[in-house]
Amino acid sequence: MTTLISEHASFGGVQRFYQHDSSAIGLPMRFSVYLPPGHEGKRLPVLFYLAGLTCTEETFAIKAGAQRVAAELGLIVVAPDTSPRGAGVPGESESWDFGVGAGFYLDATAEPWARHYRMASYILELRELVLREFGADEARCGIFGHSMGGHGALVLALRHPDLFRSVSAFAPIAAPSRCPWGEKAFGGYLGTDRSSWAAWDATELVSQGAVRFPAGILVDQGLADKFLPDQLNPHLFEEACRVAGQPLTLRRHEGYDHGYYFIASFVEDHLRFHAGQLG
Ligand SMILES: N[C@@H](CCC(=O)N[C@@H](CSC=O)C(=O)NCC(=O)O)C(=O)O
Repeated sequence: MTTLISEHASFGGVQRFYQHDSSAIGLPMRFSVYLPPGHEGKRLPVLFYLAGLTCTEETFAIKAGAQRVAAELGLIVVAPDTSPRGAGVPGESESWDFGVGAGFYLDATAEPWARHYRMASYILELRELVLREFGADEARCGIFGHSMGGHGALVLALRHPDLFRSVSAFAPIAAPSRCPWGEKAFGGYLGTDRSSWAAWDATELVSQGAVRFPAGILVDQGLADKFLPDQLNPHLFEEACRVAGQPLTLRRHEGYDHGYYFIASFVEDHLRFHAGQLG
């Protein structure tokens, strides 16, 4: 059952927060959904936004300021939580970059994470729920996100180009197999055999060669982002796209940091990018 927690009128539409029992996660999960004005009875395009480390289903709705443009463009925008909550895995709340708030949008295979930490399957389950319960258009789903979630969006789109027709990211952790955040997460969730990591690494997926998004991928990156030098590595994703022939627009912005002031500055561009591709 999908239970409405709260709703707030916004730019002629409504910002809602829900809880439901997830079969992929095996626990209750929360998500937010923005429904633009006039959504009733229409098959509208839908965008899934995946947030970063320490965030929740509320972060994007509160901080990004996307509702005005989503209302104008007639876009449904859905944002899930960033991990299971209440899984009871020992140590899951001990660090901010692994465990609670840090599910990395993959399906864990290593114990003790494999039972509940299945965020990739969860996003696909949530997509089905949104198509069913909010009447979104199955053929017009896009995905974007920030940092951990920017990478999650890239990976989910690259793994399922049949399900997500457009993809973009803000400051994604672009090559997680080659940075401390990713090595910690992949080592914990997938185990120490690095050969299993490539299937969850956007740069590795692009390097396999198939052009999955011929109309292009959009990435924005702030140049004053404190995580850029050690964690994000957009140049590795850029090079993989160049070699594979995958069209990419990577915009580098002087002075912008990693936070939501950066995201709010460019979120309109991302919504228009997706609306243009989804039609
Ligand atoms: N606690 C950390 C900072 C955590 C942080 O910056 N989280 C980012 C995402 S980082 C990659 O996924 C975020 O979006 N935070 C929410 C916000 O409102 O900015 C530290 O101490 O550095």
